[in-house]
Order: sequence, then C-alpha cells, then structure tokens
Amino acid sequence: MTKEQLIEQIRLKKSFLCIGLDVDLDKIPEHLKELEDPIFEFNKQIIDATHHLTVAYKPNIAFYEAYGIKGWQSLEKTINYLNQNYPEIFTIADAKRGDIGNTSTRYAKAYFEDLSFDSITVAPYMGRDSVEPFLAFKDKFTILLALTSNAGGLDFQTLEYNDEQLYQRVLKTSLNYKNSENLMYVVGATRPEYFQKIRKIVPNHFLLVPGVGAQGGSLQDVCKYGLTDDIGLLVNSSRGIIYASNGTDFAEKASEKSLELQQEMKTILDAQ
Ligand SMILES: O=C(O)c1cc(=O)[nH]c(=O)n1[C@@H]1O[C@H](COP(=O)(O)O)[C@@H](O)[C@H]1O
Repeated sequence: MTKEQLIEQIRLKKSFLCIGLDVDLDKIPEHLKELEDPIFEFNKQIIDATHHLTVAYKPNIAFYEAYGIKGWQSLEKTINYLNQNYPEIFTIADAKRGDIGNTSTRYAKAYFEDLSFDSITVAPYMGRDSVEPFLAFKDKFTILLALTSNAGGLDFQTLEYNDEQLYQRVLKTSLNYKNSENLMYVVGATRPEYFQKIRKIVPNHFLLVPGVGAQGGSLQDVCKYGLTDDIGLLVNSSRGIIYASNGTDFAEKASEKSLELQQEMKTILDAQ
C-alpha cells in the first residue's frame, strides 16, 4: 500500500484508528474455545464488526508465537483474511525486529513477502544496516521505535548526549537512511509532551501511536501536536477494544468501543 492510499482511507472513513489484535486465549469468550482455531475465529469476528471504523490492524506477533505452530497458523489465516476481504486496510506486523543485514532481510521477506503485511515494527538499536533491508521493499513501511509508551522507555530513549536525547538522534539519523520515505515511527500516547519536538524533526512521517485505552494515553493530547495536514497518525488501541466484553457479544462491544474512538477522530478531522 502507498502512503497516499492510506491517507485516502483515513479521509474516507474519518478514522485514523488501528486495532491491535493481541489475542490471549485466557481472555477470549468461552464459546470460541471449543472451535478448531479460536484465535482466528476471534479475529475474524472482530475484523468483520470493526473494519468500517478502522484503517489498520496490528497483530502483535508475540501473542501468536506464544502458541507455537498453531499460533503461527492463526496469524497466517488472519493476514490472509484481511488481504482477501479488506485489501484497503493497512496491516502492521508488530514484531519489533532488527538484526545484522542479512538476517534483517530474512525478517523482511517473512513479513512482507510470505505473510504480505504492509508494515513491520523495527527496533533501531543495531543501526543503519539493520534497518535498510526493511526499507528496500517498495510500498512497504518500516515503523521504527522512537519513544515508546512503557515506563522503561525512559531508561535509554531520553538519555542526553550533545544536547540531544537518544530518541531525537534515532529520528534524525534514520532520515539519512536509504529509502527513508518508507519510515514511520512509534511514539507512545503516554508521552504527549514530546510530540511538538518530534514533529520538528519528522514533520511529515506517519507516527504509530499506541497507548490510548488500557495504558491511559489521551487522543486529544496526541492530536494537539501530532496531527499534520496529511493526518500523519495511526492511533492504536488493543485491549481497550478487543476485550470490551468476553461474552457472546464481544464483537459488537468491540465495534462500540471502536465507534467511540472513530467519532472522536471524526470531530478532530472535521475541525482541521
Ligand atoms: O510497537 C508497538 O506497537 C508498541 C510500542 C509501544 O511503545 N507501546 C506499545 O504498547 N506497543 C504495542 O501496542 C499495543 C498496546 O496495547 P494496549 O495497551 O492493549 O492498547 C501492544 O501490542 C504493545 O506491544
């Protein structure tokens, strides 16, 4: 998918919502557990009930890897279901990969070619040659961790060196990577006070913003400085949407939670 196609979807749906498919068998409704592939069934029903309100889905790979081969099959069925039925939706493999060059190339092939995701999250710690193999793929996006939402994000990411914090260095340095137009960045919704500084360095790149809902981040605060003329934001909520109910009405309740966020987004976009 191209950036222009993503922006078109956002304008059409008046939504920059990303729904996180972080599926935990201990949290899904009992009636699904008797089925052959409860994770896929759960995802399928969530997707069918919410696809008109969201522009992206983000399966977090850890939640699939945790169930071995079965989990991997559920992931494959989920991405195939999305690509076949809702090709306009932007898909994110939240895998937080990154390794020496030839290994990164294999990760990129796994997620961009074999599984056909539109994007993947990548850790920047190993530098240029660990990121550029992902950037080499046309119309695919590499979402680099910049300033994460978790408490430990501040252990390293805000360390200062030569009047610059590490996350700022990550943003600036990565802009010099080959095919840097294929970059997006992760910035936590729990860090609204940093968005103005971040936008000074990356005024146009998309930011993937997790941390609203269960982690307490505010959509209004994120949009104040994060929103650009081309929107530039994908705001993720996982648990806050997919576990709104663990009864037979789980998909309906997920849709209600998504609608609440979409309506808030619509108001923000209409006022732009
Ligand atoms: O890369 C991510 O998506 C990510 C980065 C970050 O800084 N914080 C963060 O929470 N995430 C992911 O975003 C999702 C947040 O889930 P909820 O807190 O349930 O909405 C999880 O899949 C996290 O792994």
